[in-house]
Amino acid sequence: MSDLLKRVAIVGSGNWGSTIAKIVGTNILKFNTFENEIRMYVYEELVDGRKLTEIINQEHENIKYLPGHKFSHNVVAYADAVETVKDADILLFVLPHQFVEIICNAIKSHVKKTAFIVSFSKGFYVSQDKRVDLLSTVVSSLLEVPCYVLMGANIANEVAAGTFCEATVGSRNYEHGQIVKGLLQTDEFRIVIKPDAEVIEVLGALKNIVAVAAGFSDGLGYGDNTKAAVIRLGLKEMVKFCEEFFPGHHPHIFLESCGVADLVTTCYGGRNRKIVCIVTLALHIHHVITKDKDDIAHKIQALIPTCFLILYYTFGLVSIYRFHRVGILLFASIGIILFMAACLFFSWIIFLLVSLVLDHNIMSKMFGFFVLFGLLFGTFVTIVIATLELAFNLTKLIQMHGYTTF
Ligand SMILES: NC(=O)c1ccc[n+]([C@@H]2O[C@H](COP(=O)([O-])OP(=O)(O)OC[C@H]3O[C@@H](n4cnc5c(N)ncnc54)[C@H](O)[C@@H]3O)[C@@H](O)[C@H]2O)c1
Ligand SMILES: O=P(O)(O)OC[C@H](O)CO
Repeated sequence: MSDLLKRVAIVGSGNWGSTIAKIVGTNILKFNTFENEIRMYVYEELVDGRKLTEIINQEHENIKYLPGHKFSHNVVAYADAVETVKDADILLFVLPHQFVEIICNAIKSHVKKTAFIVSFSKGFYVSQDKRVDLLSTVVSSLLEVPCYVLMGANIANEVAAGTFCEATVGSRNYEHGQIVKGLLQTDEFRIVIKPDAEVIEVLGALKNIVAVAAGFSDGLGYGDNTKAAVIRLGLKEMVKFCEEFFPGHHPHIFLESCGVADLVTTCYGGRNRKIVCIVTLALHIHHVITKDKDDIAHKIQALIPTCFLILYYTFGLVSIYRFHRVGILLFASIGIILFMAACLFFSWIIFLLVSLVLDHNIMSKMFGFFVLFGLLFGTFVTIVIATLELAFNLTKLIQMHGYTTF
């Protein structure tokens, strides 16, 4: 390893961490100022009886947290956090907020004094005595190096699929900001650097609270108008919070990807909203079952749409991770079988009706039969081809958008 080349490490390898590894892994090969190898800390777990680090290093894919996307070969998984970060100049922290402090304590004395960190985690640090702090503050005070942030409307599966989106980097250090931008920006993932780092981070945490309200609204079956009101009021509260606790920021920061855009995407496609929505639906079922004990017909009527919604959202959640391929296959197969059954049924009805109409004599019967058979066969084949195409398109769509399609 050359002493002149800078080394990048990624700490965290969930849905977002793996997406960042995919982007940075490819981007870094364009520069001659960085070591090509990127170490990625992977919390070790067994997947189908194999270690996740081994799977990633052999198959170049995180089949649990980002299935269907390959890393470039320079991304190397490490189960040891200290091994991952030692010698690194730039550390990309993509951990769920609850593990940030533990990992910082573990790597504390192994981080280079000249290194800097970028935190991608959305959430607050809450100490045991219930003190709330910014994660970046905790990271930089524990590791004694600067910590910047990257937030934005970035549902990981979409970013990994390469659909267009933007992100906001919060940094008051021009040189470091440009390095981060260089490592992360692609034609489809546009990075904007802004100095209001604290507010940028706070917005990434607060939007999750609004997403919970959006989940209640969806679970109660309210429409898009209600959700728009939730988003508007939520944004107002977020602005108020920032004005109260972090005065002096530029008001336009709320119009960046980390502000209104992240709020919208989270309230429509985010996991927090989805989980709250399922819980609200479950509460609704409980409410219907326990009220009007004798009115069975009304209960069934009230529960049918709820059950469908639960199936819909649960399928969406299940399809986030490694089950998504099975889910897609199942979904497409059910669709095809249902379409085929419906086609056969309607063909049979039409055949019966037309046979009755054509029943004049044996010749016209035979002629009619062949015409009818030809028509039915043509219709049937067309419908099957159209259905298969639909199923394949759906599969492609789900693979591209992951769970966000739901
Ligand atoms: N997923 C997204 O779309 C997305 C987008 C933007 C930001 N974020 C933020 O990024 C952060 C990471 O989220 P994610 O979606 O990558 O996570 P995830 O929910 O997909 O994965 C959880 C990760 O935590 C690891 N883990 C489990 N137990 C652990 C432990 N004891 N110690 C250390 N690690 C452990 C798992 O191995 C896995 O890598 C969060 O703060 C999230 O808000 C997520
Ligand atoms: O799935 P969520 O709710 O954690 O949201 C994901 C990202 O933060 C959206 O930008």
